[in-house]
Amino acid sequence: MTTSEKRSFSFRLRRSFGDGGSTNSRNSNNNSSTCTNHNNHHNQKRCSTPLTPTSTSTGRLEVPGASVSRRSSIYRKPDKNDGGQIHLIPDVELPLMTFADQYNIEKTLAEGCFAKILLCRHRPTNTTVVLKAVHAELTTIKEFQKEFHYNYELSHHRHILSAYAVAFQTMDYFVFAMEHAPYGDLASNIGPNGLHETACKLIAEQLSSALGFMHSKNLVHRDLKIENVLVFTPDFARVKLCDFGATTKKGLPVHKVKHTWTSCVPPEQLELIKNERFQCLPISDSWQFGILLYNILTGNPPWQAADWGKDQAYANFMKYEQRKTTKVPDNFRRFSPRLMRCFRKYLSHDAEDRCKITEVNKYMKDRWVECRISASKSATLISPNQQYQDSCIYLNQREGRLSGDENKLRFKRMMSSYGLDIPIDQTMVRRRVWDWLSTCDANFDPEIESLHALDMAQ
Ligand SMILES: Nc1ncnc2c1ncn2[C@@H]1O[C@H](COP(=O)(O)OP(=O)(O)OP(=O)(O)O)[C@@H](O)[C@H]1O
Repeated sequence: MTTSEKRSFSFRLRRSFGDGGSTNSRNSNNNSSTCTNHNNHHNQKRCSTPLTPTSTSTGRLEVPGASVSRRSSIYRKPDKNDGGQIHLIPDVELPLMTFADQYNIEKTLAEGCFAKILLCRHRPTNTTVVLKAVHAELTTIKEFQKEFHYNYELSHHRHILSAYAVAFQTMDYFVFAMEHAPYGDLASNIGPNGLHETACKLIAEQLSSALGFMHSKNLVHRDLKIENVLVFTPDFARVKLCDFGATTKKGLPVHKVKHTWTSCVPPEQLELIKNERFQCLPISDSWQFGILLYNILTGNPPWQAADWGKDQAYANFMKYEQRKTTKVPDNFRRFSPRLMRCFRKYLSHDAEDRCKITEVNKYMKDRWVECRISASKSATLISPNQQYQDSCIYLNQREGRLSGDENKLRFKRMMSSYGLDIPIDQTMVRRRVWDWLSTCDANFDPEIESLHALDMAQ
């Protein structure tokens, strides 16, 4: 996200100890997808049961995957134009209680205008949970029920955050419980230069699976961004999609998601006038997936806004994407032709030309980054063993084929063959190499280990 975007959000964002992410938006406009069916057996059962932590039959907090049979609504084959019963949002009865009745609040993980994310201990079961407490004044009960319902029903998927069958209200909040992601969100794990290709592939695979699952149920997430991807293992082998506040059934009329980063807004939505509605389609997730992919690979979004009239970075990409030029935009130059092909499909200006969310799987065996000279600290957690992972290491390894002394000797010999037998100022050489490298790539990371090795060799 851009600096200006960051600034505009900072006044309503509070993170705690690098754990959280932004809780800066609440979509308040897609209630049209909310649908209640009181005749439905499944719904009746859930409506009549207040979802408090003690209401489960086992007396334990329950996540659907473990306790609900595979015949439950989510696994039923969707009707032709529907996602099955998943779209029937029950009127869940929310018992009134205080947090202190059953929970010890250990920490506020994130806090924004609309919701607080609290790390808690549920005393009766001695379970660590995260409570999402949405300000009751800023949302409707229908909206809250919709978010909770979709999160709970989608929890079966391995890469979707699990919600417990626990929801209640306090005087000020509507609250539901979910599992805790120990490493926070992707935003707090990506260094200024992005993650290593290996990690990005892992993340892409998991997210495309989660979103593909949602799309198969005719659901569109609509708010995919790095803050809405939670990290469960430091090597990113387990990440999960969260925040279903904007999730909507495919085909319904919606407004733009409010308070999201403009870089995440697809071009066709940027063009809309205020309060104009449009049809909710999965291709908006595809767009956001493309942005997220670029974001995790580089540490930044590719442009501020997909507005070719105002944003030169987007205009350059659009010309390339629409084959009006063969010049790869500067900020994409590090990527392989295969990945560029993939980006073209996700970030197509014309929404109809955009690919399905799972397209990225066709590119998993390809090399993605070609001339990358930097890696973030978190990327080094993966500690890739492959040779020539990036140009910097490559440079270093080529250098390494001859010992430092041999190199110096060769260099001296070459200089004297030109009649330039002058002493070499090593400090100057080092400074010039650093300068040159930093002009090669704005994302140059001076901490990269291999560069230090190069430095040492001199
Ligand atoms: N289960 C969890 N474990 C750890 N951190 C979490 C969890 N859920 C949410 N968070 C943190 O809280 C942040 C906000 O959560 P969430 O997106 O659900 O709230 P929100 O108010 O809907 O925010 P927004 O709409 O801006 O995305 C996340 O970006 C993440 O950093």
